[in-house]
Amino acid sequence: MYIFIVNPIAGNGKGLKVWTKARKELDKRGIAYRSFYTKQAGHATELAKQLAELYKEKITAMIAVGGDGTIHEVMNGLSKNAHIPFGAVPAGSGNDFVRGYGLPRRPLSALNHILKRSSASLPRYDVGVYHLGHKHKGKRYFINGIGIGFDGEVAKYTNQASYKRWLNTLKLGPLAYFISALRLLYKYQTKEVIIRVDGREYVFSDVWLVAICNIAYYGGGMKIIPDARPNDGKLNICVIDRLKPWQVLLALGSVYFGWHTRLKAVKLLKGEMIQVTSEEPMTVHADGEIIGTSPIVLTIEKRSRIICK
Ligand SMILES: Nc1ncnc2c1ncn2[C@@H]1O[C@H](COP(=O)(O)OP(=O)(O)OP(=O)(O)O)[C@@H](O)[C@H]1O
Repeated sequence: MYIFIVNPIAGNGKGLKVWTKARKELDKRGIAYRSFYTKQAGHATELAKQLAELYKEKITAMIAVGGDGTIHEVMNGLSKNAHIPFGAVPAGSGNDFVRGYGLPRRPLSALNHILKRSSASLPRYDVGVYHLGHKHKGKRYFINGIGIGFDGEVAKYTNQASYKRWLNTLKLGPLAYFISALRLLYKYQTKEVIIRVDGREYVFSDVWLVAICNIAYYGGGMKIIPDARPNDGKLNICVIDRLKPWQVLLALGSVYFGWHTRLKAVKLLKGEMIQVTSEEPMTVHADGEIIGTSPIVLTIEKRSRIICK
């Protein structure tokens, strides 16, 4: 049996529309499933946790219907049941998960792909682990990437912005992040940041953002770390340091193609154990959801059976 956890408000109501079509397809094909709607933020995690315990080995796969935030929540709900195959039917505004894992972008194609692939034996993929604060307490997971600094502020601003809703209606969701970045560009104060990667320390004096990713994409299609792969056992780091606001603007334009990595101010690192501390707390997002402020400690585990390409 398939379990679908549906965020009806993802992508400004796209979640419900996508699910209505997906349900018709499942019914037409006589596929056994149960579906549950999320009622508020955080609910997808609770549902995934409870349903995994309730239905255990009867579950063929657990599928999130929504955006990257819903996917993040469902994956965290499966933290104690990471053997359950996990997939997503995209219905959000950013949809970086499907880009990064090579899933079809059209919801019904993604559904058909999931139905075909979920019975196959699935390998375990890397999942990022984060702990906020200095202590290794309160372990949580991320699947796409973490953004610290300017990027965290952009995610926070975008999630509250009214234009995210109408851009979603026009199917231009990813543009919302770009507009937020433009609006915050001249207000943002860069910070000194210390990053420890597998025991080696790097000091950066004027940091705009630190991105720590499991896949190449984040922020709704930005190819922030073109080489990041979810099966190489490493987290990839991109630090953007010492740029003037207008240079950040240029970098932002080029990030959709991954060309920003040619800039001198862009430093790429890779590792398994990462610690980020800053002179002042910096806003942090995980998979687009604001989770708090730095300092943060990150590691990687081979965990989730992700239904992908
Ligand atoms: N019923 C609900 N009412 C209000 N918020 C909800 C509900 N269900 C889930 N949420 C919250 O909605 C937020 C947005 O969901 P999601 O990220 O899936 O969509 P999105 O923002 O449109 O897509 P993306 O993250 O790909 O840009 C998440 O923070 C989630 O916790």
